[in-house]
Amino acid sequence: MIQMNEVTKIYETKNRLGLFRAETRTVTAVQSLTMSIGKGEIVGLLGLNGAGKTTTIRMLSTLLDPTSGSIEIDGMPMADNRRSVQQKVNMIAGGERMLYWRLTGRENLHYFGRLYGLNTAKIRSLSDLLLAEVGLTAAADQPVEQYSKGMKQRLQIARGLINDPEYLFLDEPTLGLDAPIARQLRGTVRSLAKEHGKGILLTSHYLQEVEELCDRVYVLNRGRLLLCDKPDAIVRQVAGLQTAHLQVSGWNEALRPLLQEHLDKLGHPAELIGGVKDIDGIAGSQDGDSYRISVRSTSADMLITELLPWTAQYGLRINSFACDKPNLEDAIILLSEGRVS
Ligand SMILES: Nc1ncnc2c1ncn2[C@@H]1O[C@H](COP(=O)(O)OP(=O)(O)OP(=O)(O)O)[C@@H](O)[C@H]1O
Repeated sequence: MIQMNEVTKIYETKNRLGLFRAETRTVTAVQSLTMSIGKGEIVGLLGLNGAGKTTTIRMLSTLLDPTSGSIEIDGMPMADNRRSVQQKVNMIAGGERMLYWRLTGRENLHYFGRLYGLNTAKIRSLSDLLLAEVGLTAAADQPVEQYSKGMKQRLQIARGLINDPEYLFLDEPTLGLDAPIARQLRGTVRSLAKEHGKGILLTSHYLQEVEELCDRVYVLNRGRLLLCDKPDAIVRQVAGLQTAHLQVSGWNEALRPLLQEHLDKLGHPAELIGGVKDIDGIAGSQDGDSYRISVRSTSADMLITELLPWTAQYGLRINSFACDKPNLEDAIILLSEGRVS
């Protein structure tokens, strides 16, 4: 397991004020961050407002030292064991960084393998294996500049695995990729964690990807930890309520208090927000004799089934029903706007 304890990173920058004067400015990029990444786990790192994600990943990769706090990897303090830590971790960045374009795919892997101190025979066998695993055997001896975006990204994955790391840090791994290739890469990430037991830290602007892949998500705001939970728990906690919409025929306004009374009796918090000639414009619309009733609840999908007998009792005919569920993107937008329910 990787364990960060109360880690803070403060950058110091010097601004020139004139020929002989300069002022020192400090930026606290990460503040008292405690987080963990277990083996076989995919952990998301999301940020609002220059949150400190890149700084965190650089500290985990031993590229930056924390100003204070400690990082341990499998019980080993990172500060005193840099070399051993470097054997256990690797980073895969999205986009087209970290590859040598003039070199072939195979030569890139050989180069990085040598940086990790692997011998030639080991590098040769590992490269063949990894190139096959990411589907680049046929293109192995082609210069990377001739690769498509997807091929470069697959080579990035092979490069990130050349030292057989136990922990992988993925920074925007699907950036700019076409949907089918991005989907294939998500499959690879899942299998690296779930079948090969690697601990993975993932940052991505594609929140659907984070929601789909991550077991837990850390949300940072200006370097501070705002939340850590399972994606669906964050959605529930932040964006919370779902909305059930029923399109019915035969509605009349006298039913509104009866429906509210029924909702109250159902025993879970639910709020009728729409109906005929709806009040605040949130919901409720008329289309012929069809009326939309909207109910906000923590479990609106369940609520729909519970409402069916009630509508039948009052002779309402249901034309359609649907449920709006917030997702991680809704939750993160609410958090970034400081509007949390
Ligand atoms: N080398 C540096 N010197 C000074 N300040 C820095 C340096 N690197 C980052 N910062 C500052 O630290 C804060 C966090 O930056 P960081 O790049 O870690 O955030 P991020 O979450 O990766 O942001 P983004 O998603 O916008 O890339 C920002 O205010 C940034 O301006």
